[in-house]
Amino acid sequence: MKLGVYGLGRFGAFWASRLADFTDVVAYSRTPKSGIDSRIELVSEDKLVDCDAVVLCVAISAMEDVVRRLAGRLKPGALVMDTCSVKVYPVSVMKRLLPESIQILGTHPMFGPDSGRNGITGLPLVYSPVRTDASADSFFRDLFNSMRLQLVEMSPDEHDKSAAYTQGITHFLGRVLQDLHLEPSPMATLGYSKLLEIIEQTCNDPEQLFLDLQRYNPHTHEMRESLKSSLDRFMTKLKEVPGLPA
Ligand SMILES: O=C(O)C(=O)C[C@]1(C(=O)O)C=C[C@@H](O)C=C1
Repeated sequence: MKLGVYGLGRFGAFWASRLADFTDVVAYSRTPKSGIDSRIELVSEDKLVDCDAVVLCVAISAMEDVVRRLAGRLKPGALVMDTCSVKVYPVSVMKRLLPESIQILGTHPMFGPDSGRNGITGLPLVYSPVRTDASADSFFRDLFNSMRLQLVEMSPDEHDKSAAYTQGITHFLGRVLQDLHLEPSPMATLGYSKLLEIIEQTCNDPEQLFLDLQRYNPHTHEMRESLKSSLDRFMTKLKEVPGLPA
């Protein structure tokens, strides 16, 4: 199966390289940069649509435009796989815009260039087959198993519900902590050092990812409200402690 990666931004370049360890990969980038893995052949968009499977590595907010560009040009039977950090929205875009003859696979690799810097063995990849035939499904399960990833199969909605309280809350708190301008300190405790690591881990990603996670996951609004209520509960509780300023 010939894989074509669409988008060679920070994540796309990393993912194309990891895939190239196991299979042939070509890639298309609107703005090609230097430093791309030499095993990956750069192709035009017209050439990319000839692939058996197209792996979309684009911002969540760019999904609709990109899927529209590809929809009428893919080979019947080809598969489109997204890698977005939310699942309900991109899957609904693919179902709405891609013809019935095109297969659809939702995925979310739960890692990236920072967390996968020292290898991706054992890291989770959320797998949501939406419209796949047995042979494509088994190709991708085998591929991800060969990459020694931990496949976590769930529906797009199950993914978004859980992700709001795992990745969504982490990125939200990372941005809040960054806003407080916390600095490294010679008296840093282990816990404090981990807080600084969270800032580094989340704020290294483009702000667009943060905004898209909060906007396109239907469950992150509830997460933010729960977080605010929890902060308020602790503020109120402390007001009741004798001797603390109101
Ligand atoms: O390792 C990185 O570079 C990441 O930021 C990966 C990270 C994250 O840790 O939140 C970011 C986006 C992906 O959806 C999955 C994981």
